[in-house]
Amino acid sequence: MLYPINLELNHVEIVVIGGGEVAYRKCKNFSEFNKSVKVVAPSFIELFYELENVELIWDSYKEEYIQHAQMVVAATDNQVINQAIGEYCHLHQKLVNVVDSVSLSNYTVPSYVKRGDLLLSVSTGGKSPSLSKKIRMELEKKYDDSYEEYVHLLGVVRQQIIEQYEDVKVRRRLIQELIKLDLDALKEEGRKYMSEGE
Ligand SMILES: C[C@@]1(CC(=O)O)c2cc3[nH]c(cc4nc(cc5[nH]c(cc(n2)[C@H]1CCC(=O)O)[C@@](C)(CC(=O)O)[C@@H]5CCC(=O)O)C(CC(=O)O)=C4CCC(=O)O)c(CCC(=O)O)c3CC(=O)O
Ligand SMILES: NC(=O)C1=CN([C@@H]2O[C@H](COP(=O)(O)OP(=O)(O)OC[C@H]3O[C@@H](n4cnc5c(N)ncnc54)[C@H](O)[C@@H]3O)[C@@H](O)[C@H]2O)C=CC1
Repeated sequence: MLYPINLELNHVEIVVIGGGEVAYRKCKNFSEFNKSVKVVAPSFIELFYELENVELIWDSYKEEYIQHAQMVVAATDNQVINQAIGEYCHLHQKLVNVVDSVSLSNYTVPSYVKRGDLLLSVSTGGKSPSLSKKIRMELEKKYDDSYEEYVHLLGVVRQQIIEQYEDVKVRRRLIQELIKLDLDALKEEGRKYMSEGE
């Protein structure tokens, strides 16, 4: 079974092999989290030219391209190449996502909804990526754009509570109350903590 984790990828070298639809989706994900990637393929679909933070390398896969990478995505349409990439990465202890083989992947990519620092992710252990997508779309409706501000504000107020109250039980009780509020009520409640903090 796959274990859920949120990775800090600063200073991690990421290389994607392949320049088609699937490689593009994986690159766009990295881009949404401000991560830079190198992408190697003999040809790229046009969408790649719109991406920020990608370095395109027009070539077929060679080991040298992933030798120094810590995280690799094997996203060609050639099963033999994808498998070779997967095996090389296992041998050299790299994180690898092989897009046509969950068993050769030591990590997979979930569907996700990102609202500022709120991150909801869904995976099915490779059983049904389409179900992940469907659930993601349901979550997008329930957790709309307003959650970005909501979570930001919860973070700010929580920090104030931690600074102002020593007793962990009191902190917990206050924070429990905060998450019952909607955005407008939270803004109102938050002001109290802000003025007390000044
Ligand atoms: C194991 C995994 C490895 C990985 O890529 O990380 C994997 C593997 C494979 N996907 C395949 C097919 C499709 N994948 C999608 C879509 C997504 N696939 C994603 C993740 C994952 N896909 C990982 C498991 C995630 C989980 O556990 O749920 C998502 C969630 C995230 C993302 O890619 O960004 C993204 C939705 C993003 C969103 O919109 O929210 C669609 C639907 C579509 O494109 O509309 C289809 C066609 C319909 C279908 O098959 O369901 C095939 C068969 C290819 C073939 O037929 O040959 C394989 C290979 C295999 O199964 O062996
Ligand atoms: N994990 C996932 O979410 C999904 C995975 N897939 C799998 O992903 C594979 C790729 O799908 P698409 O991107 O739609 O295919 P595609 O045909 O759009 O793109 C394939 C890309 O691989 C590149 N390529 C081929 N040989 C290469 C090599 N030796 N070195 C470097 N690049 C090479 C091609 O230039 C092309 O850019 C499919 O074969 C399918 O099995 C398909 C759908 C979803």
